[in-house]
Amino acid sequence: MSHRVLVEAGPAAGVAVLKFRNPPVNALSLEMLMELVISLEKLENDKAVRGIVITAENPGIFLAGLDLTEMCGRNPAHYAKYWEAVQELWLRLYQSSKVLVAAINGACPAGGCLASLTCDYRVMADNPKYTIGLNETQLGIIAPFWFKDTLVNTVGHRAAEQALQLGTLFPPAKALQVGIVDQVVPEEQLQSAALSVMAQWLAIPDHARQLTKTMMRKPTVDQLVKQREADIQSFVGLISQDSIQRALQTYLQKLRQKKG
Ligand SMILES: CCCCC/C=C\C/C=C\CCC/C=C/C(=O)SCCNC(=O)CCNC(=O)[C@H](O)C(C)(C)COP(=O)(O)OP(=O)(O)OC[C@H]1O[C@@H](n2cnc3c(N)ncnc32)[C@H](O)[C@@H]1OP(=O)(O)O
Repeated sequence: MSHRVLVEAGPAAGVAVLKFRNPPVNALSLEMLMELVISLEKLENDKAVRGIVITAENPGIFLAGLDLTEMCGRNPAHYAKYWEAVQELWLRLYQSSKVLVAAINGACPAGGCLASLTCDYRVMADNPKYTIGLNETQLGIIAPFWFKDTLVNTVGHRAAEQALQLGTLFPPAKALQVGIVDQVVPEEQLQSAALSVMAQWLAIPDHARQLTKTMMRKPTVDQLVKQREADIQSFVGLISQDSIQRALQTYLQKLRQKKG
């Protein structure tokens, strides 16, 4: 029984809705990653499900990205386990045979942005408080190559390089302009817009669409699959550095002080 991930039958036949519900900010903790992988595996094996709308249960925060507390003050074995789970979620999402539509109803930084970029289509609510992007450099860390590749595959090399170096978090209109999302709609129309896009994608025969998706994505997937262990070791090495730990602690403190 999953607590942090809710899966509901959608209003349309063959469509499921997967909702994030990990308060306060839907951060991707190790438990959340594991629950997501299990939920996605069940959906992947369910022949009645052809498409999945991915959204947050409560509007405001789609996903706050990776859980910073999993990457601060822990030991190398924990970092390795955590990173393997991050890889596993990306592999499941990016290779899913289902149509994935992200209905982005809140803040969508870093790992949250990555999760949405694995979807086949992104619809974002037109709320200036919501931003999306791979902001890792702003935290003093680096987006790994497969985060970068997923962005490049979506927006192209130049736009990706600029967005990655600056760690830009784009508000909806800018996100649409750069191509990081495909559609921006009034907030109250987000779910219906996502379902309407889903219907268009489901009008294509599954086998033809699935083979095309695999053809487009396999080279990117293969890059990680062939060096998963080396990627884990890179992550553990980088995240264990004192300078990186200090940068993450400072960032967490800034988040906490923002309230006071
Ligand atoms: C050349 C070699 C290369 C090798 C490369 C290998 C490896 C690379 C190394 C590392 C790669 C890591 C990749 C990392 C990806 C990530 O996803 S990092 C996380 C990025 N996320 C963010 O920057 C978002 C931070 N959060 C916010 O901006 C805001 O919290 C918000 C989501 C907009 C929500 O704002 P608000 O509603 O105002 O809520 P608060 O800010 O008050 O937050 C409430 C509490 O939640 C805590 N929190 C927020 N975000 C996180 C998080 N991501 N993880 C953990 N905790 C988080 C926040 O501190 C508050 O806590 P307290 O209640 O104060 O205790």
